[in-house]
Amino acid sequence: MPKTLEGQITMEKTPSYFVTREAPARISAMSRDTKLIVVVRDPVTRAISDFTQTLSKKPDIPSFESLTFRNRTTGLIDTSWSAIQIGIYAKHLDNWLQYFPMGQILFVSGERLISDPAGELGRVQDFLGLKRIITDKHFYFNQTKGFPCLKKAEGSSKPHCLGKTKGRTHPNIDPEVVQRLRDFYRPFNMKFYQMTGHNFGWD
Ligand SMILES: Nc1ncnc2c1ncn2[C@@H]1O[C@H](COP(=O)(O)OS(=O)(=O)O)[C@@H](OP(=O)(O)O)[C@H]1O
Repeated sequence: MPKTLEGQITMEKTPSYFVTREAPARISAMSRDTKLIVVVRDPVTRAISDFTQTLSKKPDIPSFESLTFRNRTTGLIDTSWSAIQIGIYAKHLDNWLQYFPMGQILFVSGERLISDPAGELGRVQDFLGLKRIITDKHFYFNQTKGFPCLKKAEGSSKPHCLGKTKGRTHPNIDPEVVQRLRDFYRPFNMKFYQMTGHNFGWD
């Protein structure tokens, strides 16, 4: 991490920190005051999104439905499949709470980041102790993209949407498989709501 001067905030992001066993100890050893921000979304949609990303790189992989189960007949879910494993948020959070207090972790709702980006970014700015500079007036809904976009990119006067790899169309998944996954995640989601004190409304 680069040196940080008074009045500066240094930020670093990688999607895999939250699910990496060694990450909390390493980050805590670097700086115990680090603030942590995690974007979470409905774990079922997350798994489908994850699969969609893999499919875009490796079109020959088996179907979502067959990867989901260890045994389709008994309905036993393959929890070793990373697309499923990552969505067990309560388990990953337990690992972080061994090193960081809850007050140092902000969970951003992936759903609200789409429906109310300024509201969710307001929470982020508050959490970081920043003035609310980014507000509603910075966003507009782009009909073509189907997502909120920035009215002006940094250092430019042109609007800016996220790239093609963000906001892909998901394949249709067998509704029975989706239901089975909803049932699988429910207790973990409840535990996560309890731990964070926030109902993310995924059920
Ligand atoms: N404004 C805006 N524009 C486009 N996409 C948006 C936006 N806000 C949130 N999202 C959601 O971000 C999802 C992709 O982010 P990831 O978390 O997969 O990114 S990362 O690769 O892990 O960094 C991506 O998931 P998919 O829809 O499954 O592609 C989007 O739903």
